[in-house]
This record gives sequence, structure tokens and C-alpha cells, in this order.
Amino acid sequence: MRIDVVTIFPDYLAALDLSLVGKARRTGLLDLRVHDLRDWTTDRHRTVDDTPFGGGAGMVMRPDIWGRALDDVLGGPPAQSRLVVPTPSGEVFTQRHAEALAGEEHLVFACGRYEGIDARVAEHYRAAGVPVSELSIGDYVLNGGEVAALVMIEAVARLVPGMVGNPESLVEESHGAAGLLEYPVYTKPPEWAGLEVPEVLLSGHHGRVERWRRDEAITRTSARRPDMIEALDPATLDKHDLRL
Ligand SMILES: Nc1ncccc1[N+](=O)[O-]
Repeated sequence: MRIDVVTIFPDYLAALDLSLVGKARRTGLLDLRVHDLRDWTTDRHRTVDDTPFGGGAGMVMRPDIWGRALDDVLGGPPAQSRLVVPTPSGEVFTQRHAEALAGEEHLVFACGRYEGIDARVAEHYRAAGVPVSELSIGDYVLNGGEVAALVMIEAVARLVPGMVGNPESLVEESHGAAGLLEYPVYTKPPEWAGLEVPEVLLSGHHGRVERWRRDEAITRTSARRPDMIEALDPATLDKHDLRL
């Protein structure tokens, strides 16, 4: 998979050189490239924004600059690229989106700052046949799309086959295939601060451990995310032998 990120703060994406994504880059699983939008400016001040038509506070990022940058970044191989625009006005990014994006050949993240990117940019590329996803990581306002891009890239990259050591661990985690929050986890020492590890986990009885974990996942999800319980389809409940 190839991922390009276009931003006026390329250093913000330096975190991607660490841990999972850093390893993927070294092993070639992930071809990740970060570009400075200002490299496509032509004026002395390397300007990327201007005042909004219709008035209002703040500045809007110019379509012509973004157009030159995205034409270059989208233009090369592979043939099918998806443009991802992190924005608070986007569809909320979930694990389902991460799974879908992990199946793409090429993702291009356009990180806007200020009041955002001129709306014609997304419109232009959609009309040109480029799939465009305007996605939000949550209902709060950041100063730009870079942090959101980091979040989405990490969520996507770890699903790329070969990225995570034990793919099995991807199933049980929160928001995983079962559509539930993960059960509580424990490790040594068996007693800490006067608190014991649940007896069943020390029993060595795998069937009972599995049952306890499933029940804990349901209890936790019901308490913290009743919306997720509502969204469960009966097939999932059956498949994972879950009883509400
Ligand atoms: N929440 C956000 N605020 C600013 C830019 C992008 C954002 N997002 O969620 O993708």
C-alpha cells in the first residue's frame, strides 16, 4: 500500500517513522510519503490561503495550489487512488472505515489548516472519478487535519496484512469483528494493591475463560456504549456465541 500525505506541517507526520508504521516502511509493506504543500506555491511568500468569499473570519486554503499538488500526487501509479480529506464536517471515521481503507492500493491524505480547503477541490476530484472520503475523527475542532491523518493512518496501517504480528489479536480488540468493546485484561503479579486477578483467568480452563471474556465484553459494552449493543446484528451474536 502507498500512502501520501500533503500538509503545510510535514514535521507533524514525523511520528509515523516510529513503531508500526516505521517498521512497515522499512519492510516495504507501506510506501508512505509526506509532502509540503508549499512546494507547489509559486509566489515568494509561498502563500497557500486567502480570505473566504462571502466574508467571515479566518482563511481558506486555495484550490489552485491544492490542485497542482494533488494532480502530482494522485497522478502517478497505482492507478486507483482514494483521496481522504480529514475534516470536522466529514463522516465519522470508524473501524469499518479503517477496514475499508486498508483494502485500498493508494491513499492520499489532504491535510487542511485554517478554515479548511476550498470546497471545489473535493468536487473537482470526485468529478474526475477519484473516490473522495471526507472523514472526521470526532466531534471537536482541531487546528488542522494532520492529527486526524495520524490517527487514521495508524488505524489503517495496522490492518495491512503483515503489519501486526498476530492477526488473531485484531479480532478480539475493541470495535473489532464482534462489534463489542474488549474485555478487561490482566497480567502478573496475581495480587497487586490488595486487588486479585479474577479467579477464572487463573483456572487454566479455556472454555470458562472464553465465556467470562465474552460476558465481560457484553457487560462493558452495555454500560459504556449502549449504542453499540443496539447496532449488533443477531448473526454476530450467534457467531460469537454472545448472549445479551
Ligand atoms: N476534528 C477535526 N478538526 C479539524 C480538522 C480535521 C478534523 N477531523 O476530525 O478530521
